[in-house]
Amino acid sequence: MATEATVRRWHRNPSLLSGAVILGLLLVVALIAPPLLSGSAETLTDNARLGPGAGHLLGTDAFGRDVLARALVATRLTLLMAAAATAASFVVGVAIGALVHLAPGWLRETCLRLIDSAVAFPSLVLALVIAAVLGPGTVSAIVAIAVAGVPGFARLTANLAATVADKDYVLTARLLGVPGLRILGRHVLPNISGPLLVLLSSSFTLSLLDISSLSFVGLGVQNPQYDWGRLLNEALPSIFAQPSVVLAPSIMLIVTGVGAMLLGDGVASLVDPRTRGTAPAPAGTADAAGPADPAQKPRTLHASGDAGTEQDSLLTVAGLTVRAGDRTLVDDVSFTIGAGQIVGLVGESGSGKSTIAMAVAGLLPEGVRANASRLALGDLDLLGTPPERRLATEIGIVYQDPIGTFNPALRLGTQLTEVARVHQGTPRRRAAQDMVRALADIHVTEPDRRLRQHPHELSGGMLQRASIASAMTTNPRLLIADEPTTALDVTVQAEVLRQFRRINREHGTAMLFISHDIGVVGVLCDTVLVLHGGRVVDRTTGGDLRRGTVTHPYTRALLAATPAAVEAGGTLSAVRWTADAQAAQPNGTPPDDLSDKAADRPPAAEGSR
Ligand SMILES: Nc1ncnc2c1ncn2[C@@H]1O[C@H](COP(=O)(O)OP(=O)(O)OP(=O)(O)O)[C@@H](O)[C@H]1O
Repeated sequence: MATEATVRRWHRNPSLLSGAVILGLLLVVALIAPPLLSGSAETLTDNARLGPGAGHLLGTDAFGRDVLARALVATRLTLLMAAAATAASFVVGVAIGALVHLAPGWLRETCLRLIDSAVAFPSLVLALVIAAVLGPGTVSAIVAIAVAGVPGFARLTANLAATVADKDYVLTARLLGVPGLRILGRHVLPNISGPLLVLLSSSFTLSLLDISSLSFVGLGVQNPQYDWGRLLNEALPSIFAQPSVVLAPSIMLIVTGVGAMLLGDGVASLVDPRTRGTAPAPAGTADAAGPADPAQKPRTLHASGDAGTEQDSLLTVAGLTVRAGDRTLVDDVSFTIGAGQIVGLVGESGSGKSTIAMAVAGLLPEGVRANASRLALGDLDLLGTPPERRLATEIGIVYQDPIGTFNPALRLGTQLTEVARVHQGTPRRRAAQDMVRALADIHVTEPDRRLRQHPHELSGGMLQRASIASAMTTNPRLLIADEPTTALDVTVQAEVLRQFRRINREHGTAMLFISHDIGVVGVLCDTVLVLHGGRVVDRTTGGDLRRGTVTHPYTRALLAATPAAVEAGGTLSAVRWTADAQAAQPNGTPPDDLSDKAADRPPAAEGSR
């Protein structure tokens, strides 16, 4: 089966196949040509300057040596030099780029500007200068080309790493206290490997041409050694009289370059898990199987309808102000969340909801600073430098985009069990068994198979439930859900909301629930803070929102902006609460579809991609 799959994968990837065949043939030539053809390539004879013919397919040179044999024998040295220079550029460049990415802001900016200047300098000119300084020779040519190639790799690594650094899975790893170098090796580098491999292949081609150029101008390989560049140099005087002498090394150069580029493209699409082409899930994998009926625990923990008092609060946010330079993003925000309570933050895009959440989780981006008279989770002071282990286990986060939450290069099992394995020392097998149970609890079908899949093989709703299970691994005291249903289909939204409610009831988990959808917040949250321009403009309750008995004009405007009941009936009306829905629920109780009973029902059909 595995062989069949491999054959299919190669068939679907003609670049990889043709690149591998070309370079494979060149490798065979590099291996067998020197022992087999050295005689005719290097022995001086009287048959000087013969034209192409039966004895010598491309003729002979000025010393009677076979032109084709010399080009074939030169393959080994040429390829070795280009490969050595490219490998050195790659290793040093990626290391520099990674270090620059990890450096503090000002140093990173300075280094990036320096690297940009180096990249702007033509690599061949740089190599010529270095080779001239080092003196002619094989080693100095390799060093010159390697040094000239470093800035390209360094810049690409640093730039690509920056684009991955704000992915949710990297933020989660940071929250879990994973060291920077480990994040780099595990989350960043694997996800930038595609473009790096493409650069590696084009850099090999460029090194091949640059090394040949150095040899051509006399700064590279010296007599009696010869590579393709040196052969071109020797052929130059007779280029018009005997053009066939130039033909062999030129063709070898072109074929090798094309082969390297094709292989690079092919490998890039092979290592990208999203283009690997996995088999579709077998039919009938929809979310049909419901979990065992979870024992309903009474909601014994505090859940006040108000913002709570500081004495009985779990999370205390007092006078939180967040600034980016001179700009105030969040202005003097205060609220508390008691154990078992769900507090909603609602407001338009840009009102500061995510910034508050990230300040609580200690994940504010670089250049953004938080101040508060108190910011604490129980006895854990979130303003100082709280112990990473406690932060990692006491706060869980569910993000908006379930696809961005997971590292696309790793299987779900590896990612979902990481906290238990790495931070809690749970043996691998037990961590997997626990996660299978947690996924089943949250209505993920075939949980053991899911652990072997990559994120792109699951639907958005399934992934979001997996990310909720992941956030709950450590049984956190506070769960932050940042627009967790926005990216989901409405029917899936309702199912995900039910799971939040179930977790809150069963575990007594305090929740900070962020949404721009006031209807969703109304049906789920006990207390709701309405934000505008970084300030809390209204404090209300989910009940008031459901009944429509809010008084603040801005909150009323937000309510009025909630789309009218989009579709009749069932789950959708449970998500999109409107005045119409309220008429049907006059006492303001949450609609049935978010009730505890509903949380235990299997969700609507939804499966793998
Ligand atoms: N790193 C940053 N540097 C400077 N300003 C930022 C930064 N991140 C966010 N902001 C600004 O802070 C403000 C609040 O952003 P935030 O993402 O918290 O809003 P939001 O209410 O969560 O919006 P959305 O619903 O679109 O996510 C916005 O004006 C945004 O432009």
